[in-house]
Amino acid sequence: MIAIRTIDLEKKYKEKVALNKLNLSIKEGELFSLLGTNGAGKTTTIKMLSCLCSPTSGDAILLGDSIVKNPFAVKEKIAVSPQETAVAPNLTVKENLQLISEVYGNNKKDAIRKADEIIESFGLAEIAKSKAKTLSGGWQRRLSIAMSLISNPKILFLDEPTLGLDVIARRELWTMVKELKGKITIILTTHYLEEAEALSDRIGIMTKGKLKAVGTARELMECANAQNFEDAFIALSTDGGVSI
Ligand SMILES: Nc1ncnc2c1ncn2[C@@H]1O[C@H](COP(=O)(O)OP(=O)(O)OP(=O)(O)O)[C@@H](O)[C@H]1O
Repeated sequence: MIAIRTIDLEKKYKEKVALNKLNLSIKEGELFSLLGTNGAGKTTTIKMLSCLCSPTSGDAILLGDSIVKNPFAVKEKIAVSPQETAVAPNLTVKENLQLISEVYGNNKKDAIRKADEIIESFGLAEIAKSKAKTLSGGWQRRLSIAMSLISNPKILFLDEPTLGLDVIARRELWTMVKELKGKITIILTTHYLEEAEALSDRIGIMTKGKLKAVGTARELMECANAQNFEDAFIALSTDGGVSI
């Protein structure tokens, strides 16, 4: 089944076309990465798909509901883990998870149970009693993603999840993302090419508001006739690049 289908999805800021008629389908359970140079339109795409801003024209259907006609139904199925971690610094890891669960309408007992479930599933036990402000950047990011999963979303948007993390913390976060693979649909934006290559089922390369190419990392390399993914990305994202 298709999780996300965009139909001529477009966003203009006055005369500036931030996203130019995007037509894309993402399957349920797929991990799809959006890659592109600065200003390519990745964040604009994610913001529209997660109903944080409206398209100028076009539409997107997320698991049967339109972002234009039924944004509230869409919001019930999705979660966004933003670039900046959204944790309460003075609460412990468990309290942060419990708080979000209560925000989603669970009573205290259920919220505690849900927090324990997430702690167990994502290997957060060793830091469960630590205040969020004392955690390393990597742990904070993992907590932030865990918090976005409290509502059992069917689609998760990860906007630059490893930005600013050291290489070890990045790899640890990859492990967490890999554990989610296949269970929910994930849309990830990143500037780290090796991250997209390591995690994604398919990758979309954007330039100046346009989707230039879509495929697996291997397909994109073959299409660009490149020896490695970085060369493929450069070939496909520059103006003279090959389009598929
Ligand atoms: N609120 C806004 N008002 C005007 N222009 C905007 C606004 N938001 C984004 N843009 C423009 O739209 C284009 C796409 O921006 P967007 O943030 O989606 O790109 P991006 O691929 O996420 O870039 P980055 O990798 O730098 O985060 C850019 O030219 C940007 O300047």
